[in-house]
Amino acid sequence: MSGFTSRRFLRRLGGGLSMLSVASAGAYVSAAMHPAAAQQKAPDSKPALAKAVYEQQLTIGQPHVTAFCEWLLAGCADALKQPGFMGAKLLRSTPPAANTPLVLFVLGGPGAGKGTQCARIVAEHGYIHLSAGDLLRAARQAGSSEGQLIDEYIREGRIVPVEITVALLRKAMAASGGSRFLIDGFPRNGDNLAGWHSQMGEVAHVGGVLMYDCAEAVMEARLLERGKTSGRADDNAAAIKKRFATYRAETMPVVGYYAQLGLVHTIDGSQPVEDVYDKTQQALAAVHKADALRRAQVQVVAHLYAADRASLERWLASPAGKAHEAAVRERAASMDGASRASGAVRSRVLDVSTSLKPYGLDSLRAFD
Ligand SMILES: Nc1ncnc2c1ncn2[C@@H]1O[C@H](COP(=O)(O)OP(=O)(O)OP(=O)(O)O)[C@@H](O)[C@H]1O
Ligand SMILES: O=c1ccn([C@@H]2O[C@H](COP(=O)(O)O)[C@@H](O)[C@H]2O)c(=O)[nH]1
Repeated sequence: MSGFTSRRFLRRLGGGLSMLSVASAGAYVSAAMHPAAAQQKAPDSKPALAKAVYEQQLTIGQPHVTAFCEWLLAGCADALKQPGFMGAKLLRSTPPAANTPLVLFVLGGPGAGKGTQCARIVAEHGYIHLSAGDLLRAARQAGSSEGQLIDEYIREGRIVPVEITVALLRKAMAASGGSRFLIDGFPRNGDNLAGWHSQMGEVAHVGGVLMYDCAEAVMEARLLERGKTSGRADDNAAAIKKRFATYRAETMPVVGYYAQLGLVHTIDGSQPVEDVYDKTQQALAAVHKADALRRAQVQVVAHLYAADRASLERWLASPAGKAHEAAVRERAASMDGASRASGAVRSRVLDVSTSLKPYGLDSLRAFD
């Protein structure tokens, strides 16, 4: 999976310079504590913690990244000469390799029509369809050691521990030999999300989420109808109620997580199957386009840390700060259009409450 995974380290250098950074695997990182800031501290005291950060984010084409980061780092080093400035870091995302499998998660309430639409996509777009629920039911049926546990969870409409589900998905993905997957009905809660990131984050690349939106009354009617023949232990009124509650409480936040990353394509699942499929085709086209762009681009995040917000704001209002901002915008805009998403640079000043860590992790998550 592309993006930043976080790692924190603190390094001291000779000559009163310290290096403090929230670093990311595979990312270009640099940070330097300004000597003046270091000298204000007693020799045995811990380095001061930054209280404010000036952040710039932009997206650029792969060919420009190394030169751009070197240039920007030099600009940050200049800024660090200001009083109150403590350090800087540059992060860059790592786009997935061309051969990293593409995964689309397919979410939506029970009975929203996920499986129905997946079958259509498979027929026309050559995806492998893996339904997490089907894999769990098959594992239960095959008398796996976890069979009884899976059975209890499904009857209760609860989410099976992620170790079981991800192991099944991973095995099925490997066995299929495919390179494009629709993973239907997963991830369903925070535990699923964390398990996917830790087990599959480097193995597969999540290119989008197809989210089927449908009213509970419509879904319930469909499930009760399906229950007449499905033989499923959870297609009955009592279990459906629990499944809806689980979906609202646990799965909706997962959708929110991916929405924040701009990956969710919401489709009205209450319409007739053909109409839903038309919208699905449009969503797929958007997913494929965005994914191709994402694979060709790198997101760069620059952070300048200061002991207080006022120092950052003073510098931003000064000719030097304005020149720095303008230079970054100009350089971003000057890179050739084919390989950059836009010349847009998002800049903001944020507070860091007690340490760099919470801020750093939040900012990294936004680019996961
Ligand atoms: N757009 C639709 N209009 C009417 N009925 C539909 C539509 N889509 C699916 N159905 C029917 O609704 C039932 C549930 O559909 P489906 O199995 O695709 O949902 P699902 O979201 O995969 O459900 P689950 O999460 O329970 O696995 C099926 O009987 C299916 O034939
Ligand atoms: O990732 C998953 C997927 C499913 N479950 C359990 O299975 C049932 C049925 O799922 P469907 O997607 O409707 O087939 C679901 O209610 C969960 O109990 C799961 O735990 N984790």
